Amino acid sequence: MPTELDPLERHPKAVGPGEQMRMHNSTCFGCGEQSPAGLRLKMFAGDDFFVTATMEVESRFEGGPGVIHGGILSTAFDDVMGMAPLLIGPSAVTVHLEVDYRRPIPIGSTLQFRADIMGRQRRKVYTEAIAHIGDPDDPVATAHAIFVTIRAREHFAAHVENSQLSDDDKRRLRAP
Ligand SMILES: CCCCCCCCCCCCCCCC(=O)SCCNC(=O)CCNC(=O)[C@H](O)C(C)(C)COP(=O)(O)OP(=O)(O)OC[C@H]1O[C@@H](n2cnc3c(N)ncnc32)[C@H](O)[C@@H]1OP(=O)(O)O
Repeated sequence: MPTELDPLERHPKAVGPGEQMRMHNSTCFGCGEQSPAGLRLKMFAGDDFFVTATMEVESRFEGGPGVIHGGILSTAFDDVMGMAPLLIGPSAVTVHLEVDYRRPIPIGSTLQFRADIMGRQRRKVYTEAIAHIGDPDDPVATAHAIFVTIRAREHFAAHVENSQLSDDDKRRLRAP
């Protein structure tokens, strides 16, 4: 992370501490309620610059026998950390993601996440996160990521047509 960082300020329209955060896209594999096979992450805004989330580790997420697939966990980290920039401003997309897997995560457990914004420099937002099963001081995995803020309409304009969103929603996203 760079040493020269911009000051962090909570966005006036950000969800209040303790409130559930709105899905950034209802068909998102991570948090969307309309994603047919998604992770259904539930996210909550914390004080200052963090987000928390929970996820039930369902048997369909199995990788090794009886434990979560590592790619599923990294997807969950990506989505939870990707929510954090919304506390300080516009949407941001992942440009870099790294995960440290510390312990196997059993199917049937409830994973809890916390993602913190570590700093911001221009459009780059640096985040870190932990996943635990009840004891935040004993994480089962940790992650770091860099997000870059975007103008969402422009960024997705060429791709909205491929979305699973309804035609009405797609028309709204294309509206000026
Ligand atoms: C209309 C309403 C829709 C609603 C809906 C909204 C949804 C809002 C999404 C939320 C989603 C969250 C949860 C899922 C998160 C994903 O899964 S996102 C999906 C995966 N990620 C992507 O597809 C991103 C693909 N990459 C890109 O499109 C382009 O690289 C970007 C991000 C637009 C940046 O390109 P660019 O605008 O040309 O900017 P660029 O100058 O290259 O980079 C900007 C800065 O980032 C740095 N940078 C770029 N890449 C890297 C890197 N890999 N490592 C380090 N630094 C980097 C550059 O060096 C530069 O830094 P500075 O010059 O300021 O020092």
